[in-house]
Amino acid sequence: MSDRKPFIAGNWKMNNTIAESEELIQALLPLVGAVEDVDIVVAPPFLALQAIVDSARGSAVGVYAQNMAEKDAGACTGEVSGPMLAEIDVHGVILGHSERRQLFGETDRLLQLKVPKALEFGLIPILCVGETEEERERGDTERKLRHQVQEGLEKVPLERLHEVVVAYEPIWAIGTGLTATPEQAQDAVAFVRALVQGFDKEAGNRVRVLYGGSMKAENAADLLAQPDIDGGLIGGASLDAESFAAIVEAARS
Ligand SMILES: O=C(CO)COP(=O)(O)O
Repeated sequence: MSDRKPFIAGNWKMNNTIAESEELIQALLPLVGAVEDVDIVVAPPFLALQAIVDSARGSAVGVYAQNMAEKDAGACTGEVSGPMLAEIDVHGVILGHSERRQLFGETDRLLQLKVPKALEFGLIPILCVGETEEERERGDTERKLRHQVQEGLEKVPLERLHEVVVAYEPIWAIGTGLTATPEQAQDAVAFVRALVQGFDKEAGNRVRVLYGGSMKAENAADLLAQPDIDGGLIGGASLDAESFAAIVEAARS
């Protein structure tokens, strides 16, 4: 049993209007009550962030954005910056999700700027990494993870490295109903931790590494029982308050 605090995050992706987001948080808050032994996070779409920050204020639920620009301000049509998120009391930000990488061309080079930028504005970054099905079949999983983790964390000040959260999300498991086996997930997550230890041993011991990809109430306990898996980044199952609360509960035991 590690002394790292479990971390369960719901990525709502491009789901929920402001009204629907409000409904979801109001359903979730009483279910998770005053849980203190798990960090619980939801990441609503940008437009609902302010409303959900206000609704969740004083509760056990932290509110994260799903993306953030690498610059503070400027001619970047359609982007949202760190100072804008910090101003409305957002607590953190998901960075480099595979959908951002695949659909919007985000690169490791860009993430190298975004991760320390989030920390600069007091936002906890969740850096997402993970291989495609082809890469796994070719035996390239570790090479891909090494590249993503080393580039993504390269410019983080060593004394702040332990604050970063890393999410291992194999792309073939996202939204497919296919989950990595607990052993596959443990192996990859342990490899990610070793990479962080390569920067700084102590930070690698402290950093939370999550698993994401079709995690749900039914498979959460087996995944979370693995020694290096400190939590989950949950898509589909986070859109249902009871399913998400059940995963939080699984992280407590
Ligand atoms: O991408 C994910 C979380 O960021 C995982 O999504 P699913 O849980 O829907 O597979």
